[in-house]
Amino acid sequence: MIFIPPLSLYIHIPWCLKKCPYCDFNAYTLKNHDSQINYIQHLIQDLKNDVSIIKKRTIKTIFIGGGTPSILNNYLIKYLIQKIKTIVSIKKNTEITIEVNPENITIEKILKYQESGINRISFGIQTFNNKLLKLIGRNHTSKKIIILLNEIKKNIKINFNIDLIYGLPEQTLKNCLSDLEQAILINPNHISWYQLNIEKNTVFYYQKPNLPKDSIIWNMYNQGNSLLLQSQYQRYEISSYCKHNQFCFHNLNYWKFGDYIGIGCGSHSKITQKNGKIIRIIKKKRIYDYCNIRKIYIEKKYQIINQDKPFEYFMNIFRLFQPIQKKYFYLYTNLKIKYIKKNIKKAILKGYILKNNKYWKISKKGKNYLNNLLELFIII
Ligand SMILES: C[S@@+](CC[C@H](N)C(=O)[O-])C[C@H]1O[C@@H](n2cnc3c(N)ncnc32)[C@H](O)[C@@H]1O
Ligand SMILES: C[S@@+](CC[C@H](N)C(=O)[O-])C[C@H]1O[C@@H](n2cnc3c(N)ncnc32)[C@H](O)[C@@H]1O
Ligand code: SF4
Repeated sequence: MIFIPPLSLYIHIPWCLKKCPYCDFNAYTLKNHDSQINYIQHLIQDLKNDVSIIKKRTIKTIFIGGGTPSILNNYLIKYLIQKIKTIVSIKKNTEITIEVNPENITIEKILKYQESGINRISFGIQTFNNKLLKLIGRNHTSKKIIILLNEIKKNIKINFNIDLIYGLPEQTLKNCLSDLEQAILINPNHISWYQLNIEKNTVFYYQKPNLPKDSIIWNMYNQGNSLLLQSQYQRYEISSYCKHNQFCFHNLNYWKFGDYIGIGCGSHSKITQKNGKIIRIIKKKRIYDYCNIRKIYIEKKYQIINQDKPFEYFMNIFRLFQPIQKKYFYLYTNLKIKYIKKNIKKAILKGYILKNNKYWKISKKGKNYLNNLLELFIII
């Protein structure tokens, strides 16, 4: 019998009030002529088309990401979730996350989200420092964010995450640590703490800002990590920290090499079929191409060949900090462990992973040399 992994649903909302100079996500500045309702109708049709791929499988988590989903009118979010529930079956108490930007979120909006079934909010904060917020093109102020987050904490019982970035232009070690101290004071149950990546196709790639020196970034990473751990946050993934095991189950499913169906422009899907084959789907990237009258949303669909599965599996699973049960490699890839016996042996010899009968565990050296470790799983 082929093991079929849990299935998540990702919904992409491609608009933002303004494109940030560091961001390479598939997001566009919302224009007056953009029709939100038209896009939502296409999202619904996209999911209907995908039913032939996911059949009657139950959705275990939902993530409404972007872009900035909080840019949508409330009634559209409600309508979208209601429609989705008529197309696919969704587990009761399913984690449903929405990403929001402090510029277009209010307590009232969050209460409406809750009524629609959303039970996790992810805030794109990036930094609490006003000077840095300006430098990275964000229009909100630190005071506004702190008041909003404290009000939410006081009035609403909901899981929430704060996204922060370190290594920002002009950021000092002190700035970075005070961002974390502020976040810890607010006490969300989840913090995503990313290092700034200078991505191609962004303003920062072409107009290099004044970034902190590598040695300072290294100190930010080490001291920031210690601060989060001392404050009872558990690090369960490279950039993810949570309290009381309140993981982001949607992302956790990705990192465990679970299945997901993506609807919306530029979204990705990974689906295990009954015959054990794993397929990837990429939807049309540009909004204009995606919202087409022929209702054809798929840009590319291909199978992950056996040779590529080990690299893809370990690239995801080694992001996690818990030991990996060996049997899951077989279950999630449908490949026997002997397929990677030599590769594992090399990784152990180099001190990148430790093993016992049941588990593999990435060592400290493995974490520091993750790319070298992953290279061992490239099978040519
Ligand atoms: C797709 S964005 C959605 C958040 C929301 N639109 C907002 O910005 O308020 C998700 C998160 O990715 C992170 N991110 C985006 N670009 C990044 C980059 N170049 N380097 C590191 N993190 C980045 C940010 O923390 C951001 O909040
Ligand atoms: C960078 S993560 C931020 C998660 C957040 N820190 C949290 O814990 O909730 C989320 C972003 O990844 C991208 N993303 C996630 N799943 C995707 C998928 N299946 N297809 C395309 N993009 C995806 C989207 O841009 C989404 O906004
Ligand atoms: S960081 Fe958020 S608001 Fe900024 S461009 Fe990216 S998705 Fe949009």
